Order: sequence, then structure tokens, then C-alpha cells
Amino acid sequence: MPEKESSVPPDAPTRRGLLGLVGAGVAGLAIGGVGGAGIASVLAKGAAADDAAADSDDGIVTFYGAHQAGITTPAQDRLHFASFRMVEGATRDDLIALFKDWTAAAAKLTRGEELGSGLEPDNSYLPPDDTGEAEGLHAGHLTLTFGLGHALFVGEDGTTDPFGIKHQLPKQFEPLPNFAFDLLEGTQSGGDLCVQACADDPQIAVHAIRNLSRIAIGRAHLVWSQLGFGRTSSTSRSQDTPRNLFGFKDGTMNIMSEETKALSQHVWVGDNAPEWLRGGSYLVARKILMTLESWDRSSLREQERVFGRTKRSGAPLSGGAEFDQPDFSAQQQSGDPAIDVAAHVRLAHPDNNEGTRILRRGYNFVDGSNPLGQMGGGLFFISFQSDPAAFVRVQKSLKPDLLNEYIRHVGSGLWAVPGGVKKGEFLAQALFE
Ligand SMILES: C=CC1=C(C)c2cc3[nH]c(cc4nc(cc5[nH]c(cc1n2)c(C)c5CCC(=O)O)C(CCC(=O)O)=C4C)c(C)c3C=C
Ligand SMILES: [Fe+2]
Repeated sequence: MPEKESSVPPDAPTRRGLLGLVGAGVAGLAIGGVGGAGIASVLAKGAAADDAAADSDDGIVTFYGAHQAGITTPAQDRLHFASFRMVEGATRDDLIALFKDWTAAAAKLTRGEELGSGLEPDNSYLPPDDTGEAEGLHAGHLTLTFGLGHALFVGEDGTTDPFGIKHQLPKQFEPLPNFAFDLLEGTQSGGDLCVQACADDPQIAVHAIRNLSRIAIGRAHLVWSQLGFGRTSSTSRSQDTPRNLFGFKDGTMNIMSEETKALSQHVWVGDNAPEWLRGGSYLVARKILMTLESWDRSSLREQERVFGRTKRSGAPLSGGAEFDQPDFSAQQQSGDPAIDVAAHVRLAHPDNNEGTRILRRGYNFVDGSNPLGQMGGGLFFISFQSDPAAFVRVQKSLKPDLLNEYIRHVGSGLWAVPGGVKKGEFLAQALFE
């Protein structure tokens, strides 16, 4: 069944149309950081639009709820993922104000509204509050998912408490270990805060990150970011299984939004966590280069052996159809296992990992090409899990799998994703109570 499209009715709210609803904004919103009060008043004025938008498919995925959007909500086709670092000397009050401002902005951006007073500030000697490139593009199912890095709690050297939140650090939240075969580059790893922006249109996702970055000025700055196209996972049974850049169906055995029991067990952080993290999750991002040129020279037989699935239908090599469980004991006529002992799906499967499951929500990427004419493409892997140890477990069991010859992990990050935001509250509010 094809993915539900973002067919936007002609009367769906545009940024300009909704500007009238929210009234006059806050001049100078993005220049140099604005206190939470100004933004909060814009948020309050926009509340009516919230209610109207919540239940209709006008391209709006509501920002508010028990969980942050962008985890189990249907995966859109475009990604702009951004990592931020707090500026030196930023205080607890700066962090709180930033979360308030980001919350207010995220609620508006996901409704497809212009920020602040939009493209035309009352005082035309000031820059516009909204950079403008998403004008007329509607909401585009934009979701914004925010995460907090380990260093935010304990400082870069792990011994300080720069924002007075060290006592809120969950014991499970430890930096990822170094994995065998990691070739990580510092310039594409880590960060105090992350924002995952997903949308139907790349311009909408980029606009969101650009404006959140602008709002953060003086408090946090962008350290690295990644564009992605073509989701590589389904997060709902209503979505077709997409393909990765190796041409294989990816996401077949993902945890789907319909699997509420599996979500509680494997994705959502439960009641034993600090309040700010309940209903949240942990986000792992891995930038994985795929050597497309050597893959394209390998035989179909080899390609299918690597994954343990057929290329066209995505069925396990043990037989059956795409969604049938692989039979790891099945043999070929030669007596060899039908699914190689080092095939990716065998080693990643819950049976090989004490039942561990993770929710994958990654994207293809191509960052141009190198001087040898090789494409700099791969998978920007993203997974959500209730405990970072789940990712560590699966990654360690791929040590190495057959896929490893064709990939290189060059970027990495782990962030705790607070629970969803209630109307009238701000992101991770309980962290500061
Ligand atoms: C540590 C977690 C994982 C990494 C890193 C990873 C990289 C990676 N995967 C593919 C392509 C496929 N993966 C598939 C299945 C699959 N992968 C993981 C985990 C990681 N993958 C899991 C848990 C699973 C599901 C296993 C199962 O339950 O059967 C598949 C098969 C189809 C599917 O179920 O999604 C493909 C294809 C690439 C290309 C890649 C790095 C570049
Ligand atoms: Fe995989």
C-alpha cells in the first residue's frame, strides 16, 4: 500500500494565512536570543490554531502529545538532522530560555506558520523573524524531535555540572563505547543537543533547522548537520518498505507504530526513569558510508548472501515472503545454511540478541563525490530504544557481519529524547523542577 501522501487541500493553512491568527509577533526574535516571555505570548496566541489542527490530515503532525513526534509517526521522506553545542559560558537560565523558545517555535513550524512577525517585521530596519524560504509550502508533515547529549549533564570532561542538571542523569545514559571497525570523525559526532527535522519537502526541514539555529544564537550553535532523502524504514504497517542505496528493502522487521506492546518494552522509557524522560526514548545516530562502487561490482548472489534476504522481494533466503520470519536452521541442498552464519539479518535478529529490538528510522544520503569519482553516499542510521544498551548489544553482535566489508561508520551520537510536550509547557520542563 503506498504511503499516505501529503495532499494538501487548497484551504490548508499556509504560513501567511495563519499569521493573522497569531497576531503581531516578536520583533527581533532570532537576533541574539529573546527571553521566553515574548515567545510564550506568541505561543499562547497560537493555541487556537493548535486545537483546530490537531486531528485533520492537512499535512500537520501535532507537536504536542505523550511522546515527541518523529519516532512512531509515519516516517517522512526527507531529513535534516542537526547537532548543537551550548556556547561557552551559557547558563542554566540560557538553557531554560532556549528550550522555551524552541518549544514555541517548534509548535508554530510544525503547523506551517511563520515565526514571530513573519517575513514583515513592524520595524523594517530589523531582519524578518522568519527566514522565509518555507513561505507557501504548508506544514509538510514536519516533525521536530529534540534530544539531550550526555555532556549537557556533566560537561565535556564528565566531571562538571554546567546547567545544574547532573542529578537528573539516568544511570543508563552513558556515552556509546568504541566499536570495532569504527572510523569516527569528530566533526560528525556528538553534541549537547540534537534536532531531528523530518518532512515531505527538504526545504521545510532545512527551514526548520535554520530558524531553530538562528533562535539559539548566543546560547547554542550548530556544530554539524546531515541532510537525508528517502526514508530507509517504515514505522507503520500502512507504509511500503522503502529501499536503501544498496537497492534492498530496509525496515521490514522494524518495530511498527501498531505494535504498542513492543513500543512500551523496547522504545519508550518507562516510569522508573526521571520524570523528564518518561515517555521519551534514546536516539542513536550513525553516519555510515556505503562503498557503492564495490557493491555494484558484486554479484546478486553475494549481495543477497550479505543481507540474508532476496533483493527483489526482500524475503528471507530461508524461503517465504517478505514479512515471514527467517528460519535460521534452514539449509541449502549443499548442506550450507540458507542464511549465512554472518548474514546481516541473522546477526541483527532478536534471536541472536536475547530478544533485543530497536526502532530504526534512518535515511539515505549522498554528500557529493570524492576526487576519484566515488559517491559519498550511505545510510544516516537513526534508531530509538528505551535503553542505549539495546543499540550497543546489536551493534556488538555485528562484529563483523558480511555487510561490514561494504560500509564504514564515520559519525556517531547518542541523545536522550525527553517525553512529549503538553500544551502550556516547554520541552523537558521537568528537568528543571
Ligand atoms: C546496530 C544496528 C544496525 C546497524 C548499524 C545497521 C546497519 C545497516 N543495515 C542495513 C540494511 C538492512 N538492515 C536490515 C535489518 C536489520 N538491521 C538491524 C540493525 C542495524 N542495521 C536490525 C535490528 C535489523 C532487523 C533484523 C531482524 O529482526 O530481522 C535489513 C533487512 C530488512 C529489515 O528487516 O529491515 C537490511 C536490508 C544497512 C545498509 C546498514 C548500514 C549501512
Ligand atoms: Fe540493518
